[in-house]
Amino acid sequence: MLFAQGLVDIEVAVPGIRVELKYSTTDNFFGRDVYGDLVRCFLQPEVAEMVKKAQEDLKKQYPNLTLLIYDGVRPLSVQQILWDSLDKPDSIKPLYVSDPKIGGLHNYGVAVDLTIFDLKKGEPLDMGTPYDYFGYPAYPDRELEMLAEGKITRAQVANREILRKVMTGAGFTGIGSEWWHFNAFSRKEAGEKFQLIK
Ligand SMILES: C[C@@H](N)C(=O)N[C@H](C)C(=O)O
Ligand SMILES: [Zn+2]
Repeated sequence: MLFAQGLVDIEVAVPGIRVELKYSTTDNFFGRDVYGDLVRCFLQPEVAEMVKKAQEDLKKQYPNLTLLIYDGVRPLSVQQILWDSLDKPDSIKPLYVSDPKIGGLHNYGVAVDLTIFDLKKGEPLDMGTPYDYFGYPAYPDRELEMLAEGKITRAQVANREILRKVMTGAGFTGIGSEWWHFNAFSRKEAGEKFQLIK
């Protein structure tokens, strides 16, 4: 169905990349598999090309590292489940989960959640918080403050910087509240170019 809408499977587009689709497991912040048949990561073709560039850049500098994708396209119906499951006041919810009434960039297949996996150690790099940790220690915008308070370490920030460097170098933009989330397009561009995935 996603193929029919023109999206591509990231593991086909980017050989060697790793995928652990968290919402297709119970290992996520609400403890349910909400993806059903969606067990592979799909993205818009232009976005997959950008991820490919980030992966190539990473491999060139660090042959023992690889990108590990946690989420790509996310149907709007699942966005609603995430929104309803997030236990935060409505005023700050959009910092962590895009409002399904508007639609977020994952719902167009142009946002990606990811980390870096160390092939030698057989585990992801330590980024200071787990994926979908919704609080200041995960904020790129508050790293200096979190460092000063001893909530995260310099080594963890250095790991995040490797991720940010390859992703921004490939044309992605990060957000202030989640070290793992990157957008390939603005909301305006996404709305003009792509259909919302229901
Ligand atoms: C829920 C989290 N993984 C995420 O992707 N958040 C952004 C802001 C979103 O829902 O668009
Ligand atoms: Zn995201």
